Amino acid sequence: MSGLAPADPGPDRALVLEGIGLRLGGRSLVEGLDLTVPPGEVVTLMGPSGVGKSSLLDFVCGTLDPAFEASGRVRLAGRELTGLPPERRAVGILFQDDLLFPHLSVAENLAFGIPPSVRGRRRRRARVAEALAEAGLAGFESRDPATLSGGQRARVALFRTLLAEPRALLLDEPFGKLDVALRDRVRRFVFDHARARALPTLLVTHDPADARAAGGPRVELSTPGMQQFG
Ligand SMILES: Nc1ncnc2c1ncn2[C@@H]1O[C@H](COP(=O)(O)OP(=O)(O)OP(=O)(O)O)[C@@H](O)[C@H]1O
Repeated sequence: MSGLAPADPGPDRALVLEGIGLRLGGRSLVEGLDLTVPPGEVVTLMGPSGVGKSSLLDFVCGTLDPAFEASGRVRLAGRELTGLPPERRAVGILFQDDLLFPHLSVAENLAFGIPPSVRGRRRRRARVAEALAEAGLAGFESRDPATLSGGQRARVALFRTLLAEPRALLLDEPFGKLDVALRDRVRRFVFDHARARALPTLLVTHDPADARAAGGPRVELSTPGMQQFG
């Protein structure tokens, strides 16, 4: 795992959404959305509640509820994702609820992110140790997640996602439950790591301060046909 020096973004590592449409029960939520998220850039997706932001992230991950009718294509690093099962997409996601396993230790939670292709107990433990160090959590390996602060939990959740070696990162209001001071530190931490790995990153948030901190373009989802870019 690298430090925080920016990784080489490479020529074609963008996340590309083309002509995305989402319909639910005959109602059009998203229509004709085209969006390119360059490597190492955090694009913010905003818009009123219920407009379809989380559903769009689900579509990119391959976890959209089958109640939706979806159209359009998703490509990542030149590879077509549409139709692939979630585990083959190399897309990592973080939610407002960090979804750490309460019955597993911090180290076990992190190890859960490591792909099965990394074999051998020693190599897997080394990955966990690197992640703990990078997350500033060395010495916390045996801790129960319930004993961690909100910021520490957020860092474990980020590194569990990064250990899976995603090629893109989706953030669904991951800072929503953190208090204001902590929120600022955690989001900087998350954005810095996303940039350092040159991950195309798509952030859903209601908080304009998140969008400012993300620094990238902002996309406003509104009623179909009225998506605006700013
Ligand atoms: N599994 C589902 N089955 C039926 N309807 C759903 C399902 N998931 C979401 N919806 C509906 O789809 C619409 C879009 O939901 P979504 O969560 O994508 O909106 P959002 O823009 O992320 O909202 P918020 O900002 O409140 O999180 C909403 O009307 C929601 O009620």
